[in-house]
Amino acid sequence: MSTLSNSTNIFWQECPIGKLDRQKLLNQRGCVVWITGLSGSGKSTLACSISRELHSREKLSYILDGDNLRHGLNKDLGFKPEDRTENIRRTGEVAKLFADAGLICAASLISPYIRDRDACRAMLPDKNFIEVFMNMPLDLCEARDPKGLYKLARAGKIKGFTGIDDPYEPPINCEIEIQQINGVCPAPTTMAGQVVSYLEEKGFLEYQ
Ligand SMILES: Nc1ncnc2c1ncn2[C@@H]1O[C@H](COP(=O)(O)OS(=O)(=O)O)[C@@H](OP(=O)(O)O)[C@H]1O
Ligand SMILES: Nc1ncnc2c1ncn2[C@@H]1O[C@H](COP(=O)(O)OP(=O)(O)O)[C@@H](O)[C@H]1O
Repeated sequence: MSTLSNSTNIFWQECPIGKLDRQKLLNQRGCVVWITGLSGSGKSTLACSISRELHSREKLSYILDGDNLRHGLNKDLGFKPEDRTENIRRTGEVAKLFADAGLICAASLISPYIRDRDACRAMLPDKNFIEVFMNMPLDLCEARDPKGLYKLARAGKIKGFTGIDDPYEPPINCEIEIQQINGVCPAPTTMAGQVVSYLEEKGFLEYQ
């Protein structure tokens, strides 16, 4: 699938109300919190916990979850490398729109390739793309196996499963890393607290 534009003779339409107006209305700054990691590492759990915490602080957020998007927008895509790349590109474009709407958009997808995540980062002003790496060991993810997919992958019934027979490229320079402490995974609220504190510190939770 090509990411080159096939549209010609198109023009950018300016609108009277812009991102700054919306941010002022919402008293927050739009951004993308991009959560990457292995299947079972806790991406969706973290996104939900962030969203709950932000809601309790009266901040507007929206979750783009890989699994859910594959039921609709991305239902035509599989898991071969070019499909994953297109999955991440489309999701990055949608996340960018949510950030432009003034929301704090949490995108939780495996997004296994550095190049694809960096392409999403490049769609936004750098500080508005906050990459969160769920740095959980494969052993833990596999032991959790909430959907039984690792078991199927180990049995050879799913081919090209991330971490088993398909690559995962960990971030080199992410903004936030979530990891086990003394071999124990922090509670979801603790993980979310780490992200929300970052957002607060960087001024995303207010707009003066
Ligand atoms: N081959 C293979 N590899 C990895 N994951 C697989 C695969 N087949 C199905 N699944 C299920 O799809 C979910 C991952 O979808 P994503 O859109 O996040 O994947 S990706 O970013 O395009 O790599 C993933 O959900 P999570 O467990 O929430 O990560 C799996 O449930
Ligand atoms: N911080 C955590 N502590 C304990 N269990 C967790 C934690 N985060 C996630 N889990 C559990 O791990 C499993 C996988 O989490 P999930 O959020 O679905 O991962 P992913 O979206 O990366 O596939 C779920 O059963 C979930 O309840």
